[in-house]
Amino acid sequence: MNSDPLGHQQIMPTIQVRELTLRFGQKVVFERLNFDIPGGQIVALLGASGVGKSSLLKIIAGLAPASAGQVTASDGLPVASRIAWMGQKDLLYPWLTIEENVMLGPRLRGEKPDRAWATHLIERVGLSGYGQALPATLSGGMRQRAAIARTLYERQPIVLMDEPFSALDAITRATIQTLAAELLAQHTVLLITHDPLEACRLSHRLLVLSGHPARIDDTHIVAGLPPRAPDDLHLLKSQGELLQQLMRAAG
Ligand SMILES: Nc1ncnc2c1ncn2[C@@H]1O[C@H](COP(=O)(O)OP(=O)(O)OP(=O)(O)O)[C@@H](O)[C@H]1O
Repeated sequence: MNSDPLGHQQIMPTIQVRELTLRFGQKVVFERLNFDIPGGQIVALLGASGVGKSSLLKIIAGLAPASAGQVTASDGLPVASRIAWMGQKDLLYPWLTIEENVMLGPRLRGEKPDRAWATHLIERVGLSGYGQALPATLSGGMRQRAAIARTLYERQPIVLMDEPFSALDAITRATIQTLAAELLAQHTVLLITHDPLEACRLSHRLLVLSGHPARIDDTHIVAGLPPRAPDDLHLLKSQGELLQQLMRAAG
């Protein structure tokens, strides 16, 4: 059960991926993938460029069809309509204030925005006082904080993240990672990243996609719970092993 500070409660669903196959003509991108994204956990998905990570994310989000297989939620409700999305670019509208950007969802849907919820989230991501600022007046790290607030504003149980922090410098990235792990606690999260350190800091479980056709390796376990400190010894060991595996897979 997840309860936000305004008292909304949700049970976080597990996403179940079964026998998922993707083909483009003769090319089999991945074949018979089977894995779970456990309810309330962050799962990191790694793999070489072109192996099929974004395609997998799009299928889970219902934005593209699979050739075979299913994506279902443990509670039997639809997956695609309960997803909040966060990508590499913050995608803030430059002519809208930070507060208006955080409340973009209801604006696009023609619904009444919940200003108290937006104000609460803007405070939580450390942007108090910037609600009326335009994105161009903020740093890249601050804009990503606003993007996190907008993602959380939707109150969706499932969050898909496609390299959300890759454009940030190392120090800003480490700070935002910690914040994201705290704020996304108890959501069901799939995080695509190219960065083994980010994967090991943020995730409960690691999935590595590799090969042609690609298969999932879920044997990497990082001890402890996220967010792990950057100098955590378990993290450093796992990060090294993961990088070795990714380098082997890339040939
Ligand atoms: N619409 C499409 N038609 C044909 N081939 C496609 C299509 N979309 C993706 N592919 C192919 O599927 C494979 C997987 O692409 P995808 O973008 O999912 O990889 P990725 O792992 O996300 O890569 P990156 O890390 O570079 O973003 C690639 O070989 C790509 O060329």
